[in-house]
Amino acid sequence: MTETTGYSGGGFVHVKNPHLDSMEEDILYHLDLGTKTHNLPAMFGDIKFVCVGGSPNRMRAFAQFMRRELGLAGAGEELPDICAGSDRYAMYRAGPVLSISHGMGIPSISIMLHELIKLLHHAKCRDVTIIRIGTSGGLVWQQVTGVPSSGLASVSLCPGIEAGSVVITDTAVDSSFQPRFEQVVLGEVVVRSTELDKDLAEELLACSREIADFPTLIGHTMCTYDFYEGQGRLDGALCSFSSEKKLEYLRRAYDAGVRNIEMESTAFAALCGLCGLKAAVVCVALLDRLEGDQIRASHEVLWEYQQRPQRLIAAFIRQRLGLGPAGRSQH
Ligand SMILES: O=P(O)(O)O[C@H]1O[C@H](CO)[C@@H](O)[C@H]1O
Ligand SMILES: O=c1cc[nH]c(=O)[nH]1
Repeated sequence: MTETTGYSGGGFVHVKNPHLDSMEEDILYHLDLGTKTHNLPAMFGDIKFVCVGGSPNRMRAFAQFMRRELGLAGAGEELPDICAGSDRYAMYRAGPVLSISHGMGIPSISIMLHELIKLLHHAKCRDVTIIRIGTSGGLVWQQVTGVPSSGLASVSLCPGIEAGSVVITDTAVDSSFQPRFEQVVLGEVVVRSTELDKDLAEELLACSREIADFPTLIGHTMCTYDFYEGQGRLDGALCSFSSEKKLEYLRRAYDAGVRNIEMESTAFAALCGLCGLKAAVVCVALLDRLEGDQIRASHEVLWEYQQRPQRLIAAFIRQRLGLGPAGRSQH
């Protein structure tokens, strides 16, 4: 069975569940919010941007950064976690920006997105843009054609763009490089499209040109169910393939247009697309997977890498809000 993506009229979030209307109360259990216990339209009705990412600390830092970028921050202020009553996810606000953690992997982001999308629906939010700001493994190589002394042209792959590059996803693909997300519903496989908003991706790429100190590119993002075997790593507790097989797989991924690998983008693209949210995925590559599997950069370097998608999204939000160039505040 295949479902199609559809943007709703009026810019409202689209929940596609007829049962919701007959429920007296909707408890968003993992967010510790609900329609009877909280005035969701008053709390969230003016939200225009939702940013999600795996780690609660990253999403708190992003909200603090956005508050400074939007001129909202008080000196030394502590931001309250809106979901403090639940220890599953963390949620922070910076003016019209909501920043939420989603944990690791498709099941975790999927639960958060069901509740977040219902929250935006109950709050009557309109014209919301949602962006995943994450980390990934890079496949950011260039094909180099050489003509050695033999006179025969050869094509080789060389590391082209260093770790720390930012990839804006045009299409999320599964581990067979297909633009689909398969969800088992009542024992049947439902296939969902994983197309993301192309205009939004281009708008983000244009914003990235304001930020000169790291490279940004558009490409496919491969989403896997695992960090180790699922991403062709040789360093997990289990591994049944050779280094040659790993490289052959990653090169096939590259040839199919994949430029980075992470663990949530297909579910994110599918759920957001079906519910009428304009969505983007922007992930920094922590390493070049052609060169290795282990993430060896220092904590300081990794923290700075994680800030790169955040800086790009801050520039984008500032531009959308008509606030001019970003980057005046320090992380
Ligand atoms: O940096 P975040 O958002 O957590 O995402 C990436 O990092 C995790 C693996 O380390 C996976 O969840 C992957 O998608
Ligand atoms: O290699 C990597 C790095 C971050 N996240 C992933 O899913 N894979």
